[in-house]
Amino acid sequence: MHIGMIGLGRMGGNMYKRLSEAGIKVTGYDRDPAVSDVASVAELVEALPAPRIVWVMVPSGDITRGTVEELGNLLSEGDLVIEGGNSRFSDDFEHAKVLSAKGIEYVDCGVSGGVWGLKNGYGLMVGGDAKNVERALPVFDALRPEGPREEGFVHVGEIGAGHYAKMVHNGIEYGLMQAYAEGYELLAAKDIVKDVTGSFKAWTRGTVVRSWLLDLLVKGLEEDPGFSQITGYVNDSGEGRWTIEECIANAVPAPVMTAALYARFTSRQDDSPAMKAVAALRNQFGGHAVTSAGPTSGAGAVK
Ligand SMILES: NC(=O)c1ccc[n+]([C@@H]2O[C@H](COP(=O)([O-])OP(=O)(O)OC[C@H]3O[C@@H](n4cnc5c(N)ncnc54)[C@H](O)[C@@H]3O)[C@@H](O)[C@H]2O)c1
Ligand SMILES: O=C(O)[C@H](O)[C@@H](O)[C@H](O)[C@H](O)COP(=O)(O)O
Repeated sequence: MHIGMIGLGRMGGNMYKRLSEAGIKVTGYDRDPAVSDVASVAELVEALPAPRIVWVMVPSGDITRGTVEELGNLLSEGDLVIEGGNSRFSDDFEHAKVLSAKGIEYVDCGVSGGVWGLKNGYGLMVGGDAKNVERALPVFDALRPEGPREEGFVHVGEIGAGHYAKMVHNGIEYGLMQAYAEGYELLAAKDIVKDVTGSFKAWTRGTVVRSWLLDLLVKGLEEDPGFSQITGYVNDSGEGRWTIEECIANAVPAPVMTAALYARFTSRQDDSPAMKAVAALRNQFGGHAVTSAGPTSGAGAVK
């Protein structure tokens, strides 16, 4: 088998290696010529045997959209595009529409595993027609973790369903991470607790809360005790927001995932305008003290 890979960054680059190690020939294109086998998407398409399979692994949104459109102009009827980035599931409907106008097939694939996927394999969640999923099965088998297929791969449903499952996976990821993080802060705040890292490490075996995220938290604490080298500013790439949008659209109550998303927004504020308003209101109705924003800030509460 010989496929194309567009986007050879942290994910696509490692997937290229894992596929190659499994005996699947890969021709790669990246806008960075230093890591590319070919100079353009057109050259990539030329290099592949028909009917072609091209895996897209570039940043989601406009870049993925542009890449799919370019492929739509270059590929032929019967070729297959697999889109593996963290795209919003609704983008898949547009990608499929653009390609199907030319008779090009489309499968969406949610991919989990990050930079560890090269070694551990990737969790794969796929949406699309069964015939296309079947056709790409050797690729999915090479990328997924070793072991039973159903423990690292799922054909979730129609086009968009793969990315929908990945979106929900990431919403859960937000909630799990937030729970570990709040437990960390509480342990670190208590004077009688002398070994915070050791407590987390002890939980990695036997306990109800053991998990890979917990293992990674211990790794992070051992590398940087007390997280002294980083700030608590946390970005988000969209999956958490889309999860909450879908919860609202389907009237699914999701207080944990929502709070975890909002905690990230809070992490980006030096001072909260909302909490300033709360402090000001307490002061207005009850004469309660507020803390000055001026040079004396922090020391004394002013009326
Ligand atoms: N990093 C993760 O843990 C992770 C996990 C699952 C899915 N994803 C998704 O996989 C995709 C790739 O993520 P990544 O972490 O590898 O990002 P990355 O930034 O490491 O790599 C992206 C690569 O795409 C290339 N690129 C950008 N625009 C291009 C274009 N127009 N044509 C060709 N190449 C182009 C860049 O040069 C870069 O090498 C994203 O959609 C991301 O959301 C990431
Ligand atoms: O399952 C995974 O491998 C991760 O979820 C992966 O997809 C990535 O690290 C997230 O995109 C980060 O998402 P945020 O930037 O929203 O935290």
